[in-house]
Parts: sequence; C-alpha cells; structure tokens
Amino acid sequence: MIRLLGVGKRYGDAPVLTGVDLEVRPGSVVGVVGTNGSGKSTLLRIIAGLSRPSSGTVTGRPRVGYVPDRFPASTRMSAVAYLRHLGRISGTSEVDPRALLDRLALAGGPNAPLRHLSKGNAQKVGLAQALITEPDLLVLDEPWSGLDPDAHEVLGEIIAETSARGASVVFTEHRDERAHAHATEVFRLTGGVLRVVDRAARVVLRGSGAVDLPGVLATHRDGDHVELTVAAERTDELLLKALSCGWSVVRVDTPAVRP
Ligand SMILES: Nc1ncnc2c1ncn2[C@@H]1O[C@H](COP(=O)(O)OP(=O)(O)OP(=O)(O)O)[C@@H](O)[C@H]1O
Repeated sequence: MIRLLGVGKRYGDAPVLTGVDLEVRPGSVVGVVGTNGSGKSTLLRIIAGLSRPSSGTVTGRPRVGYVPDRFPASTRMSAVAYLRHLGRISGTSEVDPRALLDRLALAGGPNAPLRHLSKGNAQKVGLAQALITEPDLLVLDEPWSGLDPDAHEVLGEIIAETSARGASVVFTEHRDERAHAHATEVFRLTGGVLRVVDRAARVVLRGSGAVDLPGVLATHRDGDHVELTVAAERTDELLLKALSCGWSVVRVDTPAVRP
C-alpha cells in the first residue's frame, strides 16, 4: 500500500530522518513512538505526501486521511458545512458528517463555527475531516492528545474499524502502552531510523506504591508483587529506575532472541 525505503529528511544541515524503511500493508495499524523532536511528525507528513523526503523513496499512492497534531480550525464555516464541502470535493459525500460529529460528541453541536472550538473539539473535527474521505490510509499525529475519555474510546473503535475494512492506519503516540493497545506493529523512531518494538520482557518486582516506570506495557498486581510486561529494549532502564525507587527485583524473563 505504501512503502518507504531509506527515507531521509534534513532541515538545512540538521538531519531528522536518516534511513527509514517501512512497509504499511492493507489492514495494518502501525504505531510510532519516540521522544519529543525525534521526527515523528516529520515522518507522518512524508507518509501523508505533504512533505518530500531529502533522500530515499516512497512508493504507493493511497487515498490519505491526515490528522495533524493540531488541527487549524480557523474558518468561519460550521463543522458540518466544512465536512460536507470536503465530502463533495473528494467525491465521497456518502459519509454522513452529522452522524460522524454526533459519534465524536462534538461540543456545541455540528453547527458550531470552527474557529470558536476548543482544542479538543477542533481535534474531533480534524479526525472527522480525515474520515469523511474514506481513506485507504489514515495518518494520525498524536490523535489522543486533547481528546476526552469518551472520544478516546471512539477513536480506538475507529482505528479498529478502519483496519477491519482493509484500510491502514499509522499513528504516533508518546505512551508505549497505548501504542501497543491499538497497533498491530509498534516502532520506535530513534536516531532517525525506525526500530521494531515487538518483543516484551516480563519483570516481577516486590514493593508498594504506584508503578511509575519506563517501558511498561501492562501491569498485574498480586499482593506485594507486581508483574510487568515491558518493552524488551527498555528493560535495563526500567530495572535501574525500579531499584532507585525502592522496588526489589524478584524475576526478569527476557524474550528469546529471534534468528
Ligand atoms: N519545518 C521545519 N523546519 C525546520 N525544522 C523542523 C521543521 N519541522 C520540524 N523541524 C525539526 O525537526 C525535528 C523533528 O521534529 P518533529 O516535529 O518531526 O518531531 P516529533 O517527534 O513529532 O516531536 P514531538 O513529539 O515534540 O511532537 C525537531 O528538531 C524540529 O525542530
């Protein structure tokens, strides 16, 4: 559907992406995690066809629905009029914009002028404008940011439905746990390249208090023991932090290295 090979991007002399290889297959949901400034938005703009790579190739021309990290809702048009307009010009006006906005529970209703919307409500319209075109590839830049918990749930459903109809999703996210909850494949963008994050280690700790440790994908408590599923490449970081926070390490099971 879309394939990136050796994609690099520099702004002036500063390289942001140095050699990204990625194949997004139909029905897949790709999560990209990474620290601030690691280049996630840059990568998504290239995937969405809004920015050209400085090197490497991008093949495939899916119909893209793109939600930027901050949707610029600056028009005087109402949300519903704006979406109808987009549906008409993209030739996909069979999607009902009112139903979409109702599902996302847009505060102020579908007739609210876009430029009066709060950040979260503008994000909802941003999501709706990407869906109205029935994209083959949905590109979402930190889509959970700014949304209320009900909208979080709807967003999860929308991602699953998009994948179920054979389209693909690429999203960025800061929290590993959330990325793993929604993606079929998770990658970390680091040093300008993507690395697969699909292996998990199991760590059992003894102690009490909140588990505020890096790389945790899932937590299970049993008395004073807590069993953690941890992104394998972050196990050392987690153990160091756990010990410094007063936890005792009971057991560590690291995944077998695949050939
Ligand atoms: N148009 C631009 N011109 C110059 N530098 C840019 C431009 N866009 C992004 N950058 C720089 O590229 C780097 C990567 O930015 P990008 O927004 O892609 O990172 P990110 O991983 O999405 O960050 P965050 O998690 O904070 O959203 C940053 O150093 C940023 O300052």
